[in-house]
Amino acid sequence: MPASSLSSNQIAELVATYLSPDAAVPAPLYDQLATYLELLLKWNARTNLTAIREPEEIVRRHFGESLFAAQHLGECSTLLDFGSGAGFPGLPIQLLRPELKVTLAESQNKKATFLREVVRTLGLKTEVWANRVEAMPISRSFDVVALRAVDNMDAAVAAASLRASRRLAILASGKQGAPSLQEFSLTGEIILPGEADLRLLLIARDFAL
Ligand SMILES: C[S@@+](CC[C@H](N)C(=O)[O-])C[C@H]1O[C@@H](n2cnc3c(N)ncnc32)[C@H](O)[C@@H]1O
Repeated sequence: MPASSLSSNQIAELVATYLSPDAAVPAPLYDQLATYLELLLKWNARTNLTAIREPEEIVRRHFGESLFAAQHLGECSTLLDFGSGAGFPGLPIQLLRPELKVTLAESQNKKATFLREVVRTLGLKTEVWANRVEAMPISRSFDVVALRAVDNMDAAVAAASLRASRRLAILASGKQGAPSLQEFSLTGEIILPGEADLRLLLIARDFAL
């Protein structure tokens, strides 16, 4: 384990505020997150996968916020993480909800390579789409499309809404405000726990559903 990495128990303590007391936590979750963190720290020392470098902060902000989102997706069986970067929120969602069919879309090659490495190491069935979401066959759609910290959120929401058959789950900072929601409507706005500065989880649902 790299000196700066964290144990499964330390990770469990750090993410506890983001998990509801009745959350069904799969037995391997914290060991899997520890392996994921170890890989992320190793890769991040060479390539810039995330600007957050401090392990506790990575666990709180990236893992914690993603796990929090995983509990507010409602009923779904397929999920697209639009602009997954180093795997947020899609990978922690996959670990907390292993029954979901998760696709991580990431257009930057080095980040997609990292995602494939995590998926392979953890033995997951998660799909990595190493291209722009817009390049997916038009027939591909998902129950939920999740977006977090994607630049030009309005354009991303427009592209994401073409792929979402039920809901968009948007993790945005309070400063960003709500993006233009196309044919979706805002159904929930939840302030995330922890010290995260005004970060909100916005859930939008198609009018027709
Ligand atoms: C600022 S990063 C955020 C990554 C991650 N969602 C997070 O919260 O840490 C945005 C990522 O979205 C990717 N991205 C932006 N537009 C995309 C698109 N249309 N299709 C696929 N990936 C996209 C970028 O390459 C970048 O890695």
